[in-house]
Amino acid sequence: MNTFHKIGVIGGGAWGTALAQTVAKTGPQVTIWARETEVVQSINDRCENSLFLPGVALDPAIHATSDLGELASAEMVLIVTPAQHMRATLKDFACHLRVGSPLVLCSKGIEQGSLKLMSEVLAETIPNARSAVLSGPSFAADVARGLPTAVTLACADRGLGEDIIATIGSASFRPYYAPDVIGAEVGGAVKNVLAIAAGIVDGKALGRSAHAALISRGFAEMTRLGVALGGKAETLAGLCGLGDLILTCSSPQSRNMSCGLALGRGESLETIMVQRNSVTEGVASAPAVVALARRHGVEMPICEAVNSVVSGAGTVDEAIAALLSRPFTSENA
Ligand SMILES: NC(=O)c1ccc[n+]([C@@H]2O[C@H](COP(=O)([O-])OP(=O)(O)OC[C@H]3O[C@@H](n4cnc5c(N)ncnc54)[C@H](O)[C@@H]3O)[C@@H](O)[C@H]2O)c1
Ligand SMILES: O=P(O)(O)OC[C@H](O)CO
Repeated sequence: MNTFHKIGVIGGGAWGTALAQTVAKTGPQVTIWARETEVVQSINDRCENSLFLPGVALDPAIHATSDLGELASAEMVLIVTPAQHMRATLKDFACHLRVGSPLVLCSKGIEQGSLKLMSEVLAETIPNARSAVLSGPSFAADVARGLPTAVTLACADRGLGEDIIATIGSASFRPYYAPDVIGAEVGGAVKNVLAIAAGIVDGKALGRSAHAALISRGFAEMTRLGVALGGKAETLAGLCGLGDLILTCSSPQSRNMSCGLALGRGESLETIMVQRNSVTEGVASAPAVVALARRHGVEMPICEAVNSVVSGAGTVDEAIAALLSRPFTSENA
């Protein structure tokens, strides 16, 4: 049963479009705001997002707009803009938000400079907004095609979380409730950084053993940071942490992993970025993850290694050598 009947989606990239598609299937009226006029036209005229999600036939009932004011009557709004543009987008939308309508944060990243999680950016831009976080292993193309997917819906208010799940959930798109917003956000942001490392491992042909070690030690890093920031280890062991880490580190369909693959094969970050029109959140979040870890005295050597590569401070080979020369330590330290 749908609790919310008019849904707004802010962000016409692959993920905003896939979420609009899966929500529209369950019944509500969906309006998607996109920054690019060509995306608005493509969705309204041809039922396709030819720029960010080509080849997927969208529900004809989905309406796209360039005017945030058209979302003023939305009973719930999914925010699906890249993390580094979250603050500006929320500021632009604040005056249009219908009183009491919840916002569901669907982006995965940490803001550079402020080192804020997306829920903290929201609290600063729209104080007292009702909110939740959607995160977990979910490629936009899979969700848009209706393939089975399970994700975490984290919300401090269980009743609101259940209402959101009742609205967006379906047989193929299955949100699991969790109360721990911080854990869900840290999982989503850190897995992107670790997926770049996993791609480098494959690009350098370091073998499946190294790949498994990377996921396992990366998960330890993610959990340490999540707990230090007030999240729960059990949340990080779920879909939004370990689940998403496994997905993103295992498929070149991931923009983060494919970026690492290309780095491992010797391409420069500049060349990789010029070739894509999609967001690679791990590149943007790596400096923030590392700075947060240092602030909290948390050891994150794999994330440090990724940051040294994407910031240009060191080469891929230097980063690998630094990791492999670390002193032996206890597994649970
Ligand atoms: N694609 C996926 O499979 C997927 C799955 C889960 C979560 N996410 C998350 O969703 C968020 C959006 O990713 P996506 O895959 O939809 O993006 P995308 O790569 O498909 O598209 C890029 C998006 O960035 C926007 N953009 C570019 N410059 C901008 C600016 N200056 N201001 C505001 N927006 C700007 C574009 O309008 C577009 O919506 C990310 O945080 C990502 O981690 C993506
Ligand atoms: O393509 P990526 O690396 O941004 O990953 C997409 C999703 O976050 C996977 O859950």
